[in-house]
Amino acid sequence: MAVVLGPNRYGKAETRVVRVTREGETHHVKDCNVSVSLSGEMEAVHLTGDNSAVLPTDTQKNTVYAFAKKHGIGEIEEFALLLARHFVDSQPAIRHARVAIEEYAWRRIPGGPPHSFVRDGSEVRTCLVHCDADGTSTVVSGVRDLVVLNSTGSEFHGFARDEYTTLAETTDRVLATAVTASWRHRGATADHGASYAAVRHHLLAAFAQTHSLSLQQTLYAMGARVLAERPEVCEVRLALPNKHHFLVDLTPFGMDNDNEVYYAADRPYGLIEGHVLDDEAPPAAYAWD
Ligand SMILES: O=c1[nH]c(=O)c2[nH]c(=O)[nH]c2[nH]1
Repeated sequence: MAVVLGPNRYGKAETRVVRVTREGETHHVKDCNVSVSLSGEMEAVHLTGDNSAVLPTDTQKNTVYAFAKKHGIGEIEEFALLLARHFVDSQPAIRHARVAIEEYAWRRIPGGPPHSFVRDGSEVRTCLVHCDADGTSTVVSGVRDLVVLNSTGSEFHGFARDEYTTLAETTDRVLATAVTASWRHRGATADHGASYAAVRHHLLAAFAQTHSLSLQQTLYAMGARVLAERPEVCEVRLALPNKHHFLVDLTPFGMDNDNEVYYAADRPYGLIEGHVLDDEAPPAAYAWD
């Protein structure tokens, strides 16, 4: 038996790039997950460890970010073609490039400023009820994975420091989170459909309209807005993961990055949790989770 190298490919999978384009106050967001696979003359690297034909996967990732800055991200097919053509045309050993892109769709938050977005289709509506033999019932309504983003209007500075603090202060960052919220009804709510729609609206509006100095401040504003606007609700509990968007350093490629190209990290993430409640409401009789 002779052992031979069969089909193979390699590349950087799932480069999460967010490209913000600013037209004055109006921002446009392209949020993509880009996976590159290259193949060609790769016998040597597998058989002898000779890396001379191998364009590092790290370079492939950098190319995604640099091209996002240089060309913007229009239709994903065009961006994918641009990248794939670049790899085969610039590297003699690369004979084939495969580029797959997933795009996450964002819609503007109705009534919000033109830099506030909600992601299409990811949210889940929830409820939890308890009924007692004495006839009482409690209803908690909620939403999970309501993903929102402000491409400006968020700052974070003045925080405590110690010898392990390296975080830079910022007066302009992307603020994004996947809202998990649940809210306790004060009594019997007449129309749960209308109540849900209204609470969801106020959560979104408060996220969009709060100029944020921290996600904690935004959390409180969201809960307080629901309580102010919806008398049927007496307590709101929120869990807001801080979906960090890090500015990509493009200076090695001679490019600046004026809040245009971000790396959307998935973990670790800050997790900001809190309850906002009417202090005269009866205490919750049951655990919520
Ligand atoms: O809004 C924020 N709150 C924090 O507590 C925190 N911590 C951090 O590193 N970044 C942020 N952002």
